[in-house]
Amino acid sequence: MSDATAPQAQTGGALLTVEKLERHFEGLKAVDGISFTVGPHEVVSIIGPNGSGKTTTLNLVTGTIPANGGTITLDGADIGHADTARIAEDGVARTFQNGRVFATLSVADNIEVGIHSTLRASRPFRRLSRMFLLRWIPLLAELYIAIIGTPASRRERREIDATISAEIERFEARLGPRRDDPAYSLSYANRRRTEIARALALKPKLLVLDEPTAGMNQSETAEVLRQLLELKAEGQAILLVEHKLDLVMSVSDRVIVMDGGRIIAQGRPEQVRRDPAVIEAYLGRRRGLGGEDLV
Ligand SMILES: Nc1ncnc2c1ncn2[C@@H]1O[C@H](COP(=O)(O)OP(=O)(O)OP(=O)(O)O)[C@@H](O)[C@H]1O
Repeated sequence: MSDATAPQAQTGGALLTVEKLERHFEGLKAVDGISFTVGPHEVVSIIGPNGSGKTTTLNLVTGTIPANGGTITLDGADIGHADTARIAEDGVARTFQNGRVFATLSVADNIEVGIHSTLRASRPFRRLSRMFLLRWIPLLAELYIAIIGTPASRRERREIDATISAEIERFEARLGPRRDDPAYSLSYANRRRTEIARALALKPKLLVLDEPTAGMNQSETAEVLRQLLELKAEGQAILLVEHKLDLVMSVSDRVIVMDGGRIIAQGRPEQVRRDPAVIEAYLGRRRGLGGEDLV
């Protein structure tokens, strides 16, 4: 049986360590002192009834909103107080529950936007942009490189093109023919694929996916599952929030179950599936998340 309070395996070597994380919205404790880890090549899923705090947890880990308490470390470095751009640079890339792409940009340009934060040769001195008095220096340098170019920036350009092509290739049949199409002309599923490709182009240490199959039909969901299994085989660490429990149970190394902002169970999929607290959360209160998949 899983134990929500037990320290997780391999905490010492964890990629992501979350401890006593808290976030409240006025009186509501959306995330109430949760602790968990994700290992360097682990796929960890967070499940739970609607409103249990899953997306808030992802928002905290990715710096989208600040925490009211607790710590978040990535590879041993504190990211709990960093902004989203810094966290992305440090190696956490995410997708959003409702799918966010730039509607008027092409598929290729949407993917490139993701890489922009990692550019070195084309964006020298970029850390100075955080300093109010000195931020004109990286701006001028970027402008010079954009107009004149340097051997390093041209090499980086070729690398960017190769990364974009590699990520489109991952979804070849779907995105290949649509590389230059604006995102607004894509199907919903292809917009979600573009968003995942954009996150992967960052070559993140941790890929954070918020309901990647939301709004997808059965065959599209099966395709996402195949792609997640491929990423897992490549050793990609993933933190996943997903309502489709068959997919969760097929892809996850560990499953965390939240209810009311707390972790009520965590463990291997087969342990969590049989946990009485989980069955109670899904079936006892009939919150309609396909709880029948758990028993
Ligand atoms: N910005 C906000 N302001 C006020 N309350 C919020 C805010 N964001 C989330 N909440 C509340 O916090 C709780 C947890 O929300 P959250 O979106 O994290 O749940 P969830 O488990 O992801 O739900 P779902 O499965 O429906 O996406 C809910 O009660 C929600 O209404």
